Amino acid sequence: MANPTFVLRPIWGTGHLMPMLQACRRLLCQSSSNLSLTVLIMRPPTSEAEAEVADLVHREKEADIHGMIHFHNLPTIEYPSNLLEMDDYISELVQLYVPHVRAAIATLAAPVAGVVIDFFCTAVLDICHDLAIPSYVYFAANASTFALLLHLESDKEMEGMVDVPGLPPVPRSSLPLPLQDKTSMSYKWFVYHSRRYMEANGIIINTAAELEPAVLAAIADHAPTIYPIGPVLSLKPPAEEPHECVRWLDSQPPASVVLLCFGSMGSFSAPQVSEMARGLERSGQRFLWVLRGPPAAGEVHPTEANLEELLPEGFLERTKRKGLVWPRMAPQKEILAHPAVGGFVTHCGWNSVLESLWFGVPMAPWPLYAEQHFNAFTLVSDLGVAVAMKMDRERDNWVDSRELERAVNCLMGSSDVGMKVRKKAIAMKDACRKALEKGGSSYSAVQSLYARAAGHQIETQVIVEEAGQI
Ligand SMILES: COc1cc(-c2[o+]c3cc(O)cc([O-])c3cc2O[C@@H]2O[C@H](CO)[C@H](O)[C@H](O)[C@H]2O)cc(OC)c1O
Ligand SMILES: O=c1ccn([C@@H]2O[C@H](COP(=O)(O)OP(=O)(O)O)[C@@H](O)[C@H]2O)c(=O)[nH]1
Repeated sequence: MANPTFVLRPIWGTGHLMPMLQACRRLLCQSSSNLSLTVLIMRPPTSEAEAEVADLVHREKEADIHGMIHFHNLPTIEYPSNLLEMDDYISELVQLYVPHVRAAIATLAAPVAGVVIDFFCTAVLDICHDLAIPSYVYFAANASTFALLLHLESDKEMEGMVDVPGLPPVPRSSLPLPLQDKTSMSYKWFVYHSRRYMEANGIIINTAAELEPAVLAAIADHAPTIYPIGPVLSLKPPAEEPHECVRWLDSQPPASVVLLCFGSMGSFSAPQVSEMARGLERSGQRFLWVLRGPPAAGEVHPTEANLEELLPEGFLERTKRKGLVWPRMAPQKEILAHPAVGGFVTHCGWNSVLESLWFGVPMAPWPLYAEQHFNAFTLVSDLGVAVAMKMDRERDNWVDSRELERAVNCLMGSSDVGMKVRKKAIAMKDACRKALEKGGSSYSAVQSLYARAAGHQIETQVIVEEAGQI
């Protein structure tokens, strides 16, 4: 009999495919048998996402010297053109792919130990039920977001505050936009997905037990078994030739630089860029600012910024001794790992948050889309690793220069709040690292997941063998 395989059903996207693969690779590393992974790849809807996935698959194939990871391209289908919101679009697309996923799983030569699905891919659960294969949801966001989704229809809202188990009362204004409008398609999709999570055999969450203990305890009896196996980070060995940003950091004093970086999709209007420049300049802090230009028509990812055009006149010249503005994607993890970085103004994508905590860097949240406003709330009010920054969500997440100046100074200076969040970030760094060590909470969660999958495998093998004897 061929070695068992875990089937992965990710969606495209920086924060989805790679973290899921990385998480499941942990299963391979910690397993005592020859497990493999079979990744079902769908064609992403934009050419830039397509290039990103192709690049990732290529790199993974090159690195997989033992041939333990197999990539299977799902057939191309016609994509709907009438959907506006990205999260509706993803859910709709996943439904259309179900027959192809079923065919791909049914024709695999290897026995399937389990199917791991992205949190937008619950339609695949039908296949798992029909084929009696254990299913696991890989939740790329945090446990607090999972708790929020589980309680979507409970309607416990009082005076604009929402009750999420294990968290202080959450202002309604901090909820993800799709969850604020109960009549929207996105809301309906999230209700659908969150109900279906209950049908899975387990929920793998990219968090550590020590990061969100109260939330994890509060939802433990209301969900399938939760496996907090994080932080899942795709860390690479340092490049032989250090990146220009890293070389610039080499010449800065320890913990003196604030990093500003806004994920794979973050960019700002020209007036907001000017406002940011004024705030940063006035703060007098050293900064590394990843500033990308608005996306091209029909695309979602930012373009390379034209700094001379975008920034106020003379800004680059005046700040050249204190700051570096980088107009493209930057190596965020390498930057956060650098001892010169002392704070991070972040859009609060969960991967960026975990990276910041892994390196013990405190944050100031500037959330933009998806569940980031909710993450910002938990970072300030629950984890205590970020200083609050006021923004106008109604005005495209506008932040005044004075407010940016204040928040950056609070984060980098010696105020009580600054010291407190810095101390907490260091404590979280230690907790994250311990969680991944042998015997740590996340290590043990992977072990239990593996034990469960191995148990299923033995059961299946016995049934097959018994059937053969009849
Ligand atoms: C994949 O492309 C998109 C994803 C999102 C999106 O929306 C979203 C909405 C919610 O109500 C709750 C969520 O948790 C959520 C998450 C989400 O995206 C992912 O969040 C991850 C954790 O932070 C991680 O950052 C991933 O990279 C995100 O993709 C929204 C969206 O457009 C608005 C997308 O295009
Ligand atoms: O200039 C950039 C912007 C982003 N990232 C990486 O892209 C990922 C972004 O994921 P996250 O969940 O934070 O946000 P998203 O882009 O999904 O909104 C993280 O690993 C970042 O380190 C990066 O390396 N350089």
